[in-house]
Amino acid sequence: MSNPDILQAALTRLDDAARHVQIDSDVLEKLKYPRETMKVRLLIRMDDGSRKSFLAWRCRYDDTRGPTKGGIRFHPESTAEEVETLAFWMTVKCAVTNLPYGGGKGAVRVDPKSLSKAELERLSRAYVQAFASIIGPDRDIPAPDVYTNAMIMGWMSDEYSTIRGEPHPGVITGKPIALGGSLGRDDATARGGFYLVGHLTERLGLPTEGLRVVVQGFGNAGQHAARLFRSIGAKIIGVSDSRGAVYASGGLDLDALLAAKNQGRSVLDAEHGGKAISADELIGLETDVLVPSAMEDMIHEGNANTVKARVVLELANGPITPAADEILAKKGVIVLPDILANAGGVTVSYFEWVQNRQGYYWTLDEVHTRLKTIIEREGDVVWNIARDKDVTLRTAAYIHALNRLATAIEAHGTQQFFTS
Ligand SMILES: NC(=O)C1=CN([C@@H]2O[C@H](COP(=O)(O)OP(=O)(O)OC[C@H]3O[C@@H](n4cnc5c(N)ncnc54)[C@H](O)[C@@H]3O)[C@@H](O)[C@H]2O)C=CC1
Ligand SMILES: O=C(O)CCC(=O)C(=O)O
Repeated sequence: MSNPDILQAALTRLDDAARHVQIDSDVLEKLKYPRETMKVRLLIRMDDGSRKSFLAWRCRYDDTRGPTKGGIRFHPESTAEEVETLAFWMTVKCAVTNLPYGGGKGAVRVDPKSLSKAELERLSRAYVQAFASIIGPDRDIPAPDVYTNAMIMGWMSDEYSTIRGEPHPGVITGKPIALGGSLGRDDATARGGFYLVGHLTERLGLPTEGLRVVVQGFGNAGQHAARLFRSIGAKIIGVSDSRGAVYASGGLDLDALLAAKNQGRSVLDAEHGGKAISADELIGLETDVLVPSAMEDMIHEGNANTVKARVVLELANGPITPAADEILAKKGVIVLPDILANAGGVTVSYFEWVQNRQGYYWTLDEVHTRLKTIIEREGDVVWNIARDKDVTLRTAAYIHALNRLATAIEAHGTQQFFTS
């Protein structure tokens, strides 16, 4: 079960940033609480004829800058607090990248690995039936997150269009290409982080050849990150999934690892060419880049001191606790923060939504070029704020987002009041 104080911990990052800029207290008050969180129980017919009930949530944290946007997670330990925190991070992330969105997030408390494909489809459709009044192409636009994927987004988009009686591809992003998905959404989360590291390589003090990379979590974000870094000659020396971790100082056999995951097996079961190590040993590996790509709070007070990476590229949301952040900063480890480092996913989701609305689809090259432009532009702004104010890149990214959020909140007018 995730930390019940996870939202309070996340909000401390906003307070840190607020100390460095002149921000009206009204702005902070507005950003402290989610605008609305809807909780339902989904009752699903199982294949054996029985019925089973699952808790589900959708949170629209803040819509000042546009419709709320964020993924849906299927995880056995999801909680309302986790969903709200993830929705808060989406709010900040969309501001950092200047996407015309607020932040949202959803979850179902379920172990999707325990469901058949038909059960998973019924659960996905039930989610949309339950939340049809809160989502919509101009209101709240879901996407994939942990243990959800393009197939699930396809079912959800189909269900929404059925309810509305006409196609609404822009209600959900991360869909299959055949249903209006965008080229390049599949690896966009990792690609955004990869572009960021590439753009900042010199400033980060990273080697241009023989880069060593460790990837924690080997799903959508982690697998694509490993593949992209390998494409520039990097060695993937450690990877992990929920079952365990593996390591080879000379580099793991990435194709074998990808093949095993593709067949639904763990990295432990692959012909990886290395040895099994513990989850904590993985975090402590001597490497140039550590890429957390799994869950929140994986690097905490208890293991942060062991981190030997030069750079941590946060593809996961919230993988480092505030206490661990301080330890890493003291050790001189540079953290590329989630709200910038993993923003490639939502950025290409935005491209998908734009393409759905205009009914005209871009080439993969166009998607990549536009993504790179945004990540490099915002990466430079964040880097310069950190340098000028002598703060971490995370605080700089929050300062950048807070400025944009404050401008938008003020532009709405001072007499506006909100109902939840
Ligand atoms: N999919 C997307 O577009 C985006 C995902 N993210 C974030 O990236 C992270 C990963 O998401 P996805 O790759 O989409 O999920 P996924 O479901 O494709 O993969 C998750 C991976 O994490 C592993 N994992 C779970 N618990 C673990 C543990 N305790 N130790 C090590 N590995 C563990 C799983 O085995 C799996 O390999 C999450 O924090 C998510 O919120 C962020 C931005 C966009
Ligand atoms: O693609 C999206 O809209 C949201 C992705 C997401 O959930 C995230 O960035 O954490």
